[in-house]
Amino acid sequence: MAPAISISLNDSSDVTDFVIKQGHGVKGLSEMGIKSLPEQYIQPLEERLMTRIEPQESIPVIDMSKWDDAQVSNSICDAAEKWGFFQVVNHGVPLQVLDDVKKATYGFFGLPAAEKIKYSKENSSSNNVRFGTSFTPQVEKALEWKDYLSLFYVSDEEAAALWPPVCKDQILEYMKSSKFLIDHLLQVLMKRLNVNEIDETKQSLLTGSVRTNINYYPICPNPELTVGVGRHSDVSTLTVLLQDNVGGLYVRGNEGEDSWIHVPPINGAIVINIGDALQILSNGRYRSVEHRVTANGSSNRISVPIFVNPRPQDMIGPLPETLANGEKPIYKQVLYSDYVKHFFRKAHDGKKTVDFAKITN
Ligand SMILES: CC(C)(COP(=O)(O)OP(=O)(O)OC[C@H]1O[C@@H](n2cnc3c(N)ncnc32)[C@H](O)[C@@H]1OP(=O)(O)O)[C@@H](O)C(=O)NCCC(=O)NCCSC(=O)/C=C/c1ccc(O)cc1
Ligand SMILES: O=C(O)CCC(=O)C(=O)O
Ligand SMILES: [Fe+2]
Repeated sequence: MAPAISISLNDSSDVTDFVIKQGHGVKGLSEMGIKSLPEQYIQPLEERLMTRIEPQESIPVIDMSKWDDAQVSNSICDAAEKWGFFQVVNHGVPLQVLDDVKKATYGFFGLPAAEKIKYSKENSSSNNVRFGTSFTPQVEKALEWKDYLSLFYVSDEEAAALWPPVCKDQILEYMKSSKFLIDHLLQVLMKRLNVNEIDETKQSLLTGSVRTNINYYPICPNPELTVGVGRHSDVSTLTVLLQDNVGGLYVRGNEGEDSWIHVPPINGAIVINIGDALQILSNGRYRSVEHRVTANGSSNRISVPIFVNPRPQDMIGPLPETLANGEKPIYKQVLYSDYVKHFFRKAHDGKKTVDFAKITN
């Protein structure tokens, strides 16, 4: 239902107050039935999506039913090297779990603003639970048409105490059911890097911290003028991404500057993408690829990424195994939390974050 509030859309501080301070988000603006996009959401021309779909190119879809098949393992590693993105089907995560987490996402964003605002950066009782909008609104020149809830996992006890009751169980279940898939993918990817055994230290370096976001992209009055999420790469080791059937996720292709490839929704599939941490650990062999999400004029869209990461206190740099054959390191050792802070403190800017870890001569 539309909130019974009127705001002046021409007054940018009124819009900020309504969207950010009162917690209505862009969902609140959308449901007011606004007919044109407030100015602060208008993106520079070069950031709006100019889609040049490559009919020859598409992101691989990998059938995981034969888990141990060498061909399946090869497809995973090839996709991680070439595209940085692939979809998996028959992945072992029960479809009911995926349905439940999508419903729970709608459940959270359907709460009144007064409930959601309790989880904002200003009001949340913990840094690990954060409801917000756009990416980092304090520093962005143009805002993004997205609301989100971000949950950093510490323990079941903390989640029970702090996560919103309306979505907590479903998100935990989704995270737990994805664990086998995540571990298997990493084991396969590590093997190609000559890491044959993932001991406790490596396991922690690859998967030691997990953040799950739920994203809501409401119907937008002028979708062609803005973005759902701007160009970025994830700072994770890998990301397990559930999207609904609306579409709008585009990945940078291999055929020049303006080649963007759509990741078509496939019922029951999960999207996997390599993040910056794995690009750095693999000394650039696996690619963390830029992606973006368009705004949509006719459908609301949700997505649920699980970001699997090193721990904040880990140092990340090329793994010794990747350098054993004399390969020159292209990244230095950086503290992972410094890397993540650097990412969150500036607006999305494509692949620029990774420069933070590059060796410059
Ligand atoms: C650095 C962290 C995130 C926070 O450390 P902290 O010690 O609690 O420090 P702060 O709470 O002061 O956060 C540092 C800065 O990051 C900001 N921040 C802290 N989490 C957040 C947050 N989820 N949201 C947006 N600002 C944040 C936070 O506002 C703060 O900015 P500032 O107030 O300007 O200093 C730390 O928990 C950490 O290293 N975690 C490791 C795991 C982790 O979260 N990895 C990131 C995976 S997320 C990913 O790959 C992609 C995410 C993404 C998300 C949105 C997109 O559009 C696109 C991509
Ligand atoms: O919504 C999506 O499909 C992708 C979102 C995304 O790239 C992110 O949250 O990092
Ligand atoms: Fe992303």
